[in-house]
Amino acid sequence: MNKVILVTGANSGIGLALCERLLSQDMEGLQLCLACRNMHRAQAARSALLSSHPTAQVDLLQMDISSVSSVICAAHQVKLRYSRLDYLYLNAGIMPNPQFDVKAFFRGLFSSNVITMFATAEGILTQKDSITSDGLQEIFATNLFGHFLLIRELEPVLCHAGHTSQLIWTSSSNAHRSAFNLEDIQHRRGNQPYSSSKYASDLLSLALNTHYNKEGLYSSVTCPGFVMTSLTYGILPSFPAFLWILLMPLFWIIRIFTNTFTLTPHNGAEALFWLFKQKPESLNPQVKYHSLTSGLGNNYTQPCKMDIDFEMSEVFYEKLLQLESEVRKKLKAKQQKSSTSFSPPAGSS
Ligand SMILES: NC(=O)C1=CN([C@@H]2O[C@H](COP(=O)(O)OP(=O)(O)OC[C@H]3O[C@@H](n4cnc5c(N)ncnc54)[C@H](OP(=O)(O)O)[C@@H]3O)[C@@H](O)[C@H]2O)C=CC1
Ligand SMILES: CC(C)CCC[C@@H](C)[C@H]1CC[C@H]2C3=C(CC[C@]12C)[C@@]1(C)CCC(=O)C[C@@H]1CC3
Repeated sequence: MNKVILVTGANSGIGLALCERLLSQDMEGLQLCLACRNMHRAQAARSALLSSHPTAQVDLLQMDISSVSSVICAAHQVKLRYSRLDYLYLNAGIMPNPQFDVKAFFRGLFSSNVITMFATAEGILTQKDSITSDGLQEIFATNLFGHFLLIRELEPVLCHAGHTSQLIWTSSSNAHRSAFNLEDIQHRRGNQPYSSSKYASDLLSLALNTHYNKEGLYSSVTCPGFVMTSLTYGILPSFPAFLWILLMPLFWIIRIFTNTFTLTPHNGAEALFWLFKQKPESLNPQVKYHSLTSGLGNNYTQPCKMDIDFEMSEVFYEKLLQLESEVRKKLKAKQQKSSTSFSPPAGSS
């Protein structure tokens, strides 16, 4: 039987590099499904994968993970196409309107915290969030809630008696407990919505293991390190991409001190790829699997205990279930309203 793998945010960066790595190791037994919001970019990614692996099975799925109706519609398509999903990579993510605090960066450079700053960006990065048409905070909707809804919708193809399936999240070293508040799970009030959303994914992964392991579904969290992708290029908008490339020698030097500077999407996908080869029952639900690259350029995966606890993950899970039922009700009401406004006037045939 082919292994069916769905990857969100597969048309670029770490998601695309992961697809390339999966096909390079085992092209025959894999059925890849690239879930992307933009079908032109999705087609380009598919063509790139097929040019190096001409006989690979690569399907496309249109899905805007930040939109409730789009996720439900895409999940419906998946259930029609596949009887089972073996791997679901929850990778799509955004960091819109990043604000880089130059002063804090220079202060950090000359402090004892310099390595932590380069590894986690703690204290030097904030973002400005916006609201989606569903009334959700955009970063929360994209990085976390859309994926949660997708898992819930895909339950019938993820949970099969006598068979295991894996959920693999692309989290971040920027996931800080201090940025997350159970009373404000969407981070409406703070200025670190990205960090909050990534911490939320760490909590959710733990809760999913609590609730779904008995049904054969396992969840793990990864951190790709600092990777040069369109997400990171956006952090210094006045800095064109070629200047980032010019900084590469400096980044290689920093890598000697912190192995978190994985830099290329191929390296960043290391832990995501490593998890593909593991037995899910052998994984620890309380650790994050980090992609790391040594000063000599060797990739490896290292587990690190997360700053999370069961109680908090359970409260968060309950809140997500409640939000899920609210957004479903809203969607139903919206659909009913639009169907009545389009119904033909009484008496017309
Ligand atoms: N780069 C880094 O240093 C790090 C990245 N990460 C995480 O890695 C993941 C991948 O990011 P990365 O590869 O760096 O960045 P990219 O911007 O290259 O990739 C992000 C992917 O997510 C997709 N995406 C964004 N919004 C949506 C949406 N609403 N619906 C569907 N797809 C969407 C993008 O599609 P489109 O092309 O249409 O925008 C793109 O394919 C993210 O979750 C990010 O937070 C974590 C730690 C470090
Ligand atoms: C010489 C300077 C121009 C160097 C600037 C470096 C910073 C821009 C980066 C140092 C640590 C990086 C980092 C991220 C973004 C870029 C840095 C702040 C992330 C926040 C990207 C997204 C993540 O999920 C985690 C990364 C942590 C490290």
